[in-house]
Amino acid sequence: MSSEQSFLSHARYGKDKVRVLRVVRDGSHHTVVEYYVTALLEGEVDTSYTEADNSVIVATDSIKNITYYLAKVSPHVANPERFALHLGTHLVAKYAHIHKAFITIQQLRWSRIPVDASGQTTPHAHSFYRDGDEKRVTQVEVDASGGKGDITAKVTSGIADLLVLKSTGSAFTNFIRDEYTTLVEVDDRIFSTSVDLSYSFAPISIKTPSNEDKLDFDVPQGSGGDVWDTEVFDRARKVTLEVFAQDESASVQATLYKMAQKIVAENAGVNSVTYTLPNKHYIPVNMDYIKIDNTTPAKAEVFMPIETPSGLISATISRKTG
Ligand SMILES: O=c1[nH]c(=O)c2[nH]c(=O)[nH]c2[nH]1
Repeated sequence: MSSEQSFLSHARYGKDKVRVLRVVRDGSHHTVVEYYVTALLEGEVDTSYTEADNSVIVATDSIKNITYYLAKVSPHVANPERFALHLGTHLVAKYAHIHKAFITIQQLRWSRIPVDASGQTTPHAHSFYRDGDEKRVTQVEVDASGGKGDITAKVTSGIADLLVLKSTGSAFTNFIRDEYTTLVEVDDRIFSTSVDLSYSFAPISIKTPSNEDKLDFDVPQGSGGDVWDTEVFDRARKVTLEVFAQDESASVQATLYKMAQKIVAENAGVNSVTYTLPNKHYIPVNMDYIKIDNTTPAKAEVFMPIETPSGLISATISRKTG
């Protein structure tokens, strides 16, 4: 295809799924974090596509090496938001022609093993177990396109793959009935979903690293004062689980809305909340063949988990301004 017909309208590249485990030692008390890191760059790299000019490329292998180096030297490594901001800031500060860095971190769950010690259960100092498939996620966009002295960042964090199920306290009635409707109304059903949550913070300014190696990094203050605390994640997770458990759910939509509203209300630094919730169907098995009632809601005990299809319910709830 000739360049008269097309042009390069967007370019971004980097390393995906850099796996890293970091041990943080405090005497014999250790903390571990395990991450999947994605680090992508934008900037004056067009000629690498259009003219096979590799002289503008920071090799993705180098991006991986920088990720490991920062995991070794960053004092922020144990907090995914801060670590992502530090890595992104380093990348745009180090390379003059790189204007934006997009860092995504997925943190796997290593929880301390509870052990009995002199009659009390206590979390072990350096032994952990994989506590489910759930991930803490953060996506950070570090932007130096306004000049290296004017670095800003946007942070969106959340949860992925948090699988939950409740065996009652969920109904679904009053939906549209027409010639396409086969679903029966139920005042009692199983509600199960795999929570995908993200909450966005207001953009922040980052102090430009002033030292030679561009590793300086001051944690910026979020508008809510609490943006970089793990507390926001902890509160959002608690709200998700508690509202899911305690709501007399009229629908996935209505429960989602209550969760999101509460996260906005409890976290001054959060501007908007997005949930994406599959409705994972469990169908009561019809046992008419053996003359047993397993389908009226109060009698339904044996269910068939349906892998596909699922419903998929998503919404963004934003803080009102003004
Ligand atoms: O909570 C629900 N929301 C829907 O939109 C829907 N649609 C459906 O078939 N079952 C459900 N359940």
